[in-house]
Amino acid sequence: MTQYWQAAVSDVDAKNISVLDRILIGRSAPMLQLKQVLSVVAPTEAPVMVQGETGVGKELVCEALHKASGRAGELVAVNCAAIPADLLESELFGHEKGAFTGADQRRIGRIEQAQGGTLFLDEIGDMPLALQAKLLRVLETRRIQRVGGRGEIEVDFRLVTATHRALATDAECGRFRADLYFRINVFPVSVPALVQRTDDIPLILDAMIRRAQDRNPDAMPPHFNQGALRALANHNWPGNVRELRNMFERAAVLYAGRVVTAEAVENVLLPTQGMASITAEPVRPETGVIPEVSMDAVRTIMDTEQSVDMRSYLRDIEEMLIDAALRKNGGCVSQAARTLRLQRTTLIEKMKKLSISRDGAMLN
Ligand SMILES: Nc1ncnc2c1ncn2[C@@H]1O[C@H](COP(=O)(O)OP(=O)(O)OP(=O)(O)O)[C@@H](O)[C@H]1O
Repeated sequence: MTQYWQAAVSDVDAKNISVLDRILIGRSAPMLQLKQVLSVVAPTEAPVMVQGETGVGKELVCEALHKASGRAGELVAVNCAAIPADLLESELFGHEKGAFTGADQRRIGRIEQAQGGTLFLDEIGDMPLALQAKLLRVLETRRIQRVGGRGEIEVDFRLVTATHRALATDAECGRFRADLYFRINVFPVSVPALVQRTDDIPLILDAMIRRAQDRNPDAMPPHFNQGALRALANHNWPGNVRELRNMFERAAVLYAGRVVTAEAVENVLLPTQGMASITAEPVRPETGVIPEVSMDAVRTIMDTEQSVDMRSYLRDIEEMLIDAALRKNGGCVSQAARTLRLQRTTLIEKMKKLSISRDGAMLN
């Protein structure tokens, strides 16, 4: 993916590349271009807007920008979508004691905390319109007023924003202030989707293995063979690097110290295969492992799907657990009920409801 102003920076001495390299793993052409662009913008004051699909690494790009900027202050991140609209103003601007019910002491806001550093406003497209007007004023005057405060405070921060929304369209339709849009969109930077840089997958996996070993030196990492790497390169990665990370976490549990093959990737590890594939492998997890594996699947679904049919998802899990328990116990319902810590009658009821027969479970 070519950044639109790439041509203007291609000859610049990219002295911050090593800082960026440590944080942003990847040597593919689109990643090298991205790092080159970041190295040039980082030391400037210019507001940067990071765009890209979910899980692509926008927050990491902001961290890299901050580290390469040489700014002495902190990197302060605020997710505008995660904070209720009525609390966002005091979160950003801070407040004086007694400014509103419950404000029993003065609170320094995130903008002030970013003094001399970088303010990262993630999901800025979700900021309420009234607050957008206040942010615009801060960017123009470089001054803020705490909620309930009288005086103005000078602020010096570098603004980085991110969004997965089409902010230009939102600005055209009045869902986002057009004047703010132009003010923050001085340097738009696009982070390429993982599918556009599958060459980077082995490097990113190596980094994940190193990180896992730093956390637990006794852990036996999984080893992805060439076939597995090819299968990973052929996947479409709707959840981008986050989806890759989730896949790696599953592999670290299910294939610790073992070789991961293309079949394992396709049938067990890739999220599109869902829970069914996780139980398809003859893994014998110790007590307590299944909930962790399920958590990974849940995270992956949240990362990759717009919505989840929770009832049918839970029904699938119940069905798989019952099926697995019946198989484990040779079709004996009483023993399967003990395995599942259920009353025998409860299990029979559930089997009827889900149309599971003990013979069916044994035959499949
Ligand atoms: N180039 C990369 N090298 C190593 N890890 C990466 C890279 N890009 C992303 N990651 C990892 O992928 C995960 C998702 O990254 P991040 O949170 O920055 O994505 P995002 O684009 O901000 O996601 P969202 O749109 O959901 O806010 C994180 O664990 C991050 O560390």
